[in-house]
Amino acid sequence: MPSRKFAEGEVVRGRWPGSSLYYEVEILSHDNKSQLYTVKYKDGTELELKENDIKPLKSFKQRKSGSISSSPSRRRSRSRSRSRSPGRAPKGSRRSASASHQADPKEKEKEKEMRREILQVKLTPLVLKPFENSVSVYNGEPEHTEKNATPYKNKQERVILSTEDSYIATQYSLRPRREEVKAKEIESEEQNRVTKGPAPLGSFQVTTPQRKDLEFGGVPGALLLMLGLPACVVLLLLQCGRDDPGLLQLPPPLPALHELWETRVCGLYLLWFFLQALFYLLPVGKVVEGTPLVDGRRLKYRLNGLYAFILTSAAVGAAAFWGAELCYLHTHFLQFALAATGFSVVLSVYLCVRSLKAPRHELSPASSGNAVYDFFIGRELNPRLGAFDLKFFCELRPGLIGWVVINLVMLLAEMKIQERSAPSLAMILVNSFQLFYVVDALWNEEALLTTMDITHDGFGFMLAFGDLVWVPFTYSLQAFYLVSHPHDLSWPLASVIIALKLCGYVIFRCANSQKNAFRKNPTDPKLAHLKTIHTSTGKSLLVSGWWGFVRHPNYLGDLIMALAWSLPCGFNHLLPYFYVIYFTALLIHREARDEHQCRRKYGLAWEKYCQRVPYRIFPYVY
Ligand SMILES: NC(=O)C1=CN([C@@H]2O[C@H](COP(=O)(O)OP(=O)(O)OC[C@H]3O[C@@H](n4cnc5c(N)ncnc54)[C@H](OP(=O)(O)O)[C@@H]3O)[C@@H](O)[C@H]2O)C=CC1
Ligand SMILES: CC(C)=CCC[C@@H](C)[C@H]1CC=C2C3=C(CC[C@@]21C)[C@@]1(C)CC[C@H](O)C(C)(C)[C@@H]1CC3
Repeated sequence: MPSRKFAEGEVVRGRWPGSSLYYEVEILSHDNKSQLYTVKYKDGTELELKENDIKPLKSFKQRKSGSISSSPSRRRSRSRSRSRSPGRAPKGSRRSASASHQADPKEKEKEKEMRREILQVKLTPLVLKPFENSVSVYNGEPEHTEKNATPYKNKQERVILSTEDSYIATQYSLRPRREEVKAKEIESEEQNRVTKGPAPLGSFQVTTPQRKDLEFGGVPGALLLMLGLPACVVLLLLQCGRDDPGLLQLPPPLPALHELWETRVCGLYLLWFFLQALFYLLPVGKVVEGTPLVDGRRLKYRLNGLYAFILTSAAVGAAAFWGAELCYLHTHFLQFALAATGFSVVLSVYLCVRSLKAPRHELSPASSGNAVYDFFIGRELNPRLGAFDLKFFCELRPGLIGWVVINLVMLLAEMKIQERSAPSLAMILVNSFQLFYVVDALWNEEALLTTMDITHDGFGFMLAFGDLVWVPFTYSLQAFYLVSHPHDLSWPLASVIIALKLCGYVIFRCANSQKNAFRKNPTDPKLAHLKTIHTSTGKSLLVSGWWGFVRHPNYLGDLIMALAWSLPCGFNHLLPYFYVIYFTALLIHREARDEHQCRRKYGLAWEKYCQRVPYRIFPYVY
C-alpha cells in the first residue's frame, strides 16, 4: 500500500504550478493510483499536486504581509504580471490554456525580467494568515458571523520556500471556482495579460476531476439499483392492484410476457414523450442562464414548463371530450410502466454512447471512469441536442406532468370502478396536493438549475429511470391504491391533513426561495436581516432564518408534505406510505451527499455552520 505524507483536511503549503511560490492549501483527497493530492487554494481553486510540491506549514518562515506590498520590486511585479495567484482574491479571470505558447523573443525577454523580479519578491518573506475558515477561526475565536453583507475578499498570502527559478512541467488539472469564472469576452481580454505572467499555465487543462470515492455504494451499489429499482416498480404496482396488499402477502405472479407487451401502449408512451418535447421547443417563456460550468460557460435554458402544463391539460381535456378512454391508462398501468422503463434504458444507452465523444470538461464531476458506475450516474453533465437540454427536459416534463395525468386517470377510474358520482375526499386531497406540488415545481422551474441533479450528477440511468419511470409510476401510488381500496375520510381529519400539507409547503417553499434569492443576490435588502458566515470561496452561508433552523429545512418541509399525501389513505396498509419511507431514505442520503460536497467546497466554514446549526433535517432528532 503506497504511503502518503499528508492527511485529508490538513492545511499545508502547495506549490503554485509553474512557479516556485507556495500558498496555503487544504488537502482534500489523495489518489493512491496517481499518487496525486487534490488540494484547495484559498480562492477555491482545486488542483492536483504531487507530494514533492507540498510542504508542511512549519517549513516556512513567516513574516507580515505588509512588508511585501511595500517592496517596490513587488509592486512592479504585481502590476506587470497580473498572474492569477491563488492567494489573491479572484477577480473573475481565468488563465488561458494557450497563453504561454504565444510568446515571441521579446516576450521571452520580458518574461526573464519578470522572473528576476519574482525572485526578488520571493526573497522577501511574508507572514501567513490562516484561511478565513481555518482552524483558528473555527476553534474558539470570536465568531465572525455577520449580518448579510457583500462577501469580503481574502488578503493575499505568499510564502517563500526557495530561490529556485524553475519552471516545472505542468501536468496539473486546473478547476477554477465556478462563481468566479466570467464570460468569454473577459477571458480573451485576460489572455493577453496572462501571457506575460511568470507562471505559464499553457499546459493546464480546464477539466472536471473524476471522482474516486463513489456514491451509492460504488459499482455493486449501482448494479443493485439498476436491477432493483425496475423490479421494485413492478412489485409495487402488482401488489397495489390486489385486494389485500398487506406486507405479509406474497407478491402475485408476474403476468405472462405477451400480456406485458402492448404495441399500442408503447406507441402512446412515445406520443406522450414527443408531445412534451414539442412543447419544450415552443419559443415561449423567458430564457435564463444556468450556473457557470467548469469552463466558465453558462448554458441557456428556456422556461416554459407552465405553458407545457397548460397545453397538456388542454390536450388531455380535448382527448376526453372526443371520447378517448382515459381509464385505459389505469387498466394497462403496468404495461405503461414497462414501456417507460424500456424507453429509459434505451435513452441511458444513447446517453452513454454519446458521452464517449464528449470532451472531458463536459463530464459530470460525479462520473468516475468506471463504465458500470458511469452508466448509472451519467457521464455527461448536460447532454444537449442543439439547444434541447435532455436532462432539464426529462426532470420536469414527461415524468412530472405525467404524474398529474396518471393521478387524474386514477380519480376517474375510482369513480368508474366504485360507481361513484363524485371522487372520494381522500382521492380529491391526494390529487390536489400532488397537483399543487407539480405546479409549484413548474412555477419555480428556474430553481431546478441550482439543484445537484443539474449541477453535479450526470445524465445516466439513475435520472433517466428516476424521471421517466420512478416519479410518475411510484409517486402516484396513493391514487392508484385508492382506486381499489376506498377510504372514508372525515372532514375534521381532512382539515388536519390540509393544515399539515400547508405547514410542510410553507417550510419547503420559504426555505427554497430564501436560499435561491440569497444565491441570486447576496446583498438583497430583503435578506439584510439574516446572519451569514463567509467562506473562502467568496460565497456565504446563511446561518439564521430557515437555514439557521436546520441545515436542510427544505427537506423537512418536503417530508411533511409527503406524509400529508399518504395520510388520506388511512392506516390499513403500508403501501400508501411507501413514498414517505422511500423519500426519507432518499433525502437522508441526499443530505449526506450534499454535506460531503459542501465540506469539500467550504472546508472549516462548513464545520462552523454545522456547529451553529447542529441538526441536519429534523430539529432535535437528526
Ligand atoms: N420530490 C422529490 O422526489 C425530490 C425533491 N427534492 C427537493 O428538491 C429541492 C432541492 O434539493 P437539493 O438540490 O437536494 O438541495 P438544496 O436545495 O438543499 O441545495 C443544497 C445546496 O444549497 C447550498 N446551501 C446549503 N446550505 C446553505 C446555507 N446555509 N446557506 C446558503 N446556501 C446553502 C449549497 O450549495 P451552494 O453553496 O453551492 O449554493 C448546497 O449544496 C429540495 O426542496 C428537495 O426537498 C429533492 C430530491 C427529490
Ligand atoms: C435512486 C433513485 C430512485 C433515484 C432517482 C431520484 C429521482 C426520482 C429524484 C432525484 C431528484 C429529483 C427531483 C425531483 C423529482 C424526483 C427526482 C428526479 C423534483 C423535480 C420534484 C419536484 C420538486 O419541486 C423539485 C423541482 C425541487 C424536484 C427536484 C429534484
